[in-house]
Amino acid sequence: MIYTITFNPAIDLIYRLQDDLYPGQLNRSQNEDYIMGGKGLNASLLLKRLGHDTVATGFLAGFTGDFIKQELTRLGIKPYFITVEGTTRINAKVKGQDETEINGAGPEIHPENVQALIDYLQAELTSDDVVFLAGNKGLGMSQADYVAIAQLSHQVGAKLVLDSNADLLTSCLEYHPFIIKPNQDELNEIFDCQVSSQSDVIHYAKRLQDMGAKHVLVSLGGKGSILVTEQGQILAANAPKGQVINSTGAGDSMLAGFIGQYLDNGSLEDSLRQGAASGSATAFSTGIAGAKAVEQLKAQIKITEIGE
Ligand SMILES: Nc1ncnc2c1ncn2[C@@H]1O[C@H](COP(=O)(O)OP(=O)(O)OP(=O)(O)O)[C@@H](O)[C@H]1O
Ligand SMILES: O=P(O)(O)OC[C@@]1(O)O[C@H](CO)[C@@H](O)[C@@H]1O
Repeated sequence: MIYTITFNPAIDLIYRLQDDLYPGQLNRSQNEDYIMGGKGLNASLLLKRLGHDTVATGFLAGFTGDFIKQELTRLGIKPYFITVEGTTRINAKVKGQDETEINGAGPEIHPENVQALIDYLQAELTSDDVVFLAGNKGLGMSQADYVAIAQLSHQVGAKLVLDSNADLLTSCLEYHPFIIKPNQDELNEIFDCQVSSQSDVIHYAKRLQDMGAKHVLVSLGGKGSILVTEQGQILAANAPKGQVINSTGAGDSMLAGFIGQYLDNGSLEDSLRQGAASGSATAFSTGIAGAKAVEQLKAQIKITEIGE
């Protein structure tokens, strides 16, 4: 089973402005969408659409948490959420000339809430499982709480799929995640550098492997992605051209599409192709992409092996 963990889920409230965002003024949106969000939940949805069941876990609270539970039921995704006090956050994604995001803090997570989640995972996880750990920790959670999940996954021999911010990501590397997916900004932050070329990406991806990661997939937005495999192979995928409608969740879709294909046939090249198609398909969709859009884009993904 694939367990996706979202400590701080959200309703993504997409505002579409006619023109641009003017701070300090009344801005009116032309229309808006309310979409279940949070990195693990986005992954669960993409995987469901590609035919993989997941258990979505984490913390939910209040009326917004109820909306997410209803959405999960409607979408056929199995939820196991710990209910906490307060209100699950609403993240504003404002589409003007650029995309401006305001992500909420979310409800306070107490040590007993974390313990309840760890107890559940301890009882459920086996070495056949995948743990998809993505996004920020919840308010009040410590870095150690986050790392404890990575450690538990490692101890039981489950595959850890990791996509989190620089500090959390680097603290989990000693538990040998199966795959991590930093983007260019995260590489810059982790290594205090300015990645500007393909060889920089490869160099820093290898350093992340030295620190414990197995496969490293670096996503480069509209410039595609580069996979450095555990075996030392370097594969690049292009990003097809298309109309970007909403890039929120493109990275989650990429990683989910990758792992879905890997579980299907174990081919890293096919996994990169499906990951790249899933990321772009979501960027070209209103919410998380559907299976048809992913399938159609696969034909446009070219995988190139890069020699050293
Ligand atoms: N503008 C785009 N055009 C085509 N493909 C895109 C575009 N943006 C993203 N993608 C695809 O999605 C993948 C992941 O996108 P990106 O690098 O933006 O992830 P991210 O920074 O983790 O994003 P997010 O946090 O919004 O999910 C890219 O590697 C690419 O394959
Ligand atoms: O605040 P976090 O947990 O870092 O990110 C949350 C979030 O921006 O990530 C997803 C896209 O990747 C959105 O659905 C969601 O709003």
